[in-house]
Amino acid sequence: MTRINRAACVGGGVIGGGWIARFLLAGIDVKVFDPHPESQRIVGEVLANAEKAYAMLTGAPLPPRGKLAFTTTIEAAVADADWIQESVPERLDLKRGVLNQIDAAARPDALIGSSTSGLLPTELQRDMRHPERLFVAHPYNPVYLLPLVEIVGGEKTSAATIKAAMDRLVPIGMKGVHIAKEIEAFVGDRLLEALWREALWLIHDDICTVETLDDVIRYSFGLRWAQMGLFQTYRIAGGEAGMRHFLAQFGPCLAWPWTKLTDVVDLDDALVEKIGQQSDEQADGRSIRELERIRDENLVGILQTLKGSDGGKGWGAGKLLKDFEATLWADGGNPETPRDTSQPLRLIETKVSPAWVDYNGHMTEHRYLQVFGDTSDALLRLIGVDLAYVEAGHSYYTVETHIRHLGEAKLGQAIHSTCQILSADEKRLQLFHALYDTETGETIATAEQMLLHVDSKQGKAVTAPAEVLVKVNAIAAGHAKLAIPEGAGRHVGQKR
Ligand SMILES: NC(=O)C1=CN([C@@H]2O[C@H](COP(=O)(O)OP(=O)(O)OC[C@H]3O[C@@H](n4cnc5c(N)ncnc54)[C@H](O)[C@@H]3O)[C@@H](O)[C@H]2O)C=CC1
Ligand SMILES: C[N+](C)(C)CC(=O)CC(=O)[O-]
Repeated sequence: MTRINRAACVGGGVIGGGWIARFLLAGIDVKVFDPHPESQRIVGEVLANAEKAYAMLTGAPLPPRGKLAFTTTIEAAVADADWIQESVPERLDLKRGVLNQIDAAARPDALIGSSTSGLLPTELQRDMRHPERLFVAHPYNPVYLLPLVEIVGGEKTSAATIKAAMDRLVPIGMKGVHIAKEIEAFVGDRLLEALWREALWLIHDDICTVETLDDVIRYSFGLRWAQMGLFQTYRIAGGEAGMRHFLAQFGPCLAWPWTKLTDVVDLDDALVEKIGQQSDEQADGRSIRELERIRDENLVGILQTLKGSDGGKGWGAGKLLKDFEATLWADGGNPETPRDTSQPLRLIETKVSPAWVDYNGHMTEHRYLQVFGDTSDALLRLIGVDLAYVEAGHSYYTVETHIRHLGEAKLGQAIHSTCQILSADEKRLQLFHALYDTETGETIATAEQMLLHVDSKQGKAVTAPAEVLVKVNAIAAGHAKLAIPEGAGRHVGQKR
């Protein structure tokens, strides 16, 4: 996999800050130039949000966070970077000046991406000495959670640059889409701009308030879009005859007066004030940071749901997350790492995600099984039972689980799990997991599990191979010296 080694971010506002967090959390060192006097505070706050979100998003081992440094010149920020991301305000003259400065100071092989929402790359690269390495890398806010990047080349951008840019997004959990022809606002902002323009008319004409308009989106097609987009949603809306019937039925409406898209609303003071006031009322006193936190929690929940969709294979952005986690496990769940077997193995570190919380306000039952299952999976990787092993036709299956609930895990709480091997033979693994509140060290739950080594093609238990048993036995020998944990061997209804 082709990776970014060192990144530079020129501009550290809403979008630059999001890029910085995305790079750092993928383990990449980042140098930042932004003349704003409070840029360190602003970036710090975005990073704190991103770290909270990632802790809820995934239990996979993130690499050690990259190093963050602020510089006083563009030159110092970009000199040794191999990916430079420009995210300065949306003004062609400003962006051109900044990009020319980056171009003059960057390594010749560095890739230069612009976050522009709609300016043409041909315009941006006009005065560059090495225009072939400039491309648009248009992300979506918040960059650390939303994976899409529109990659757009200009007339002078080389095909090699486009390919290199697309490849380098994969290891940071992003999805590049190459837009075939450059066009103002690319694809995403073309669509958003059309909706935005129509929305402004609806407010201007007092058809609805900003809150009603947002409700129309978020209680209906907004929910559909996150998982199927537009065309696939409309295919289904055509009934059994699909898209062709949909086009036949709703095609004529396009010629009816259903939109005002060709006219641009005049954003005069009165309209700005009207929208501003309605937006303040809608926010109901919540700060931008608070709204960001709610947005991030919801996005994490949606991504996790999509990860489990399509029979567990993952769907859309959830499939991307699943694939990203597989690479994190492959990189970070290093089975060769020597482990201290004089105590239970500490295997999963995570935070209680919004999607895990039930009507009682704490982690719901099946999520305990998920965390304990993840703990068993982490142990399996340590003994060499990884995805390649499973694909080759063998695995361990869980045949019994007993969970005890001893405490509560609340939204956002940091938790971790440990695993002790109680017994092991050539087919069986008897495990005792414990889940802790990371801050207080209190035990929240325990689980005892029995796993059987299986030939998954034949569907029957078989002896595990010697290379797996060597690793199992090394851990089991250490754990045999530990006391049997309190709660091991319990069953429902047993007297204390
Ligand atoms: N805000 C959004 O939703 C999205 C914005 N974008 C694009 O990202 C870019 C940045 O937009 P935002 O982050 O929203 O703006 P912003 O106003 O939040 O941040 C811009 C930052 O650039 C800094 N800056 C100004 N002049 C500079 C210079 N000469 N060198 C380095 N830094 C400089 C400012 O101090 C500020 O921190 C724009 O091109 C925008 O179109 C792309 C996707 C979404
Ligand atoms: C409003 N905007 C044009 C800056 C929006 C974007 O570019 C993408 C987004 O995140 O919505």
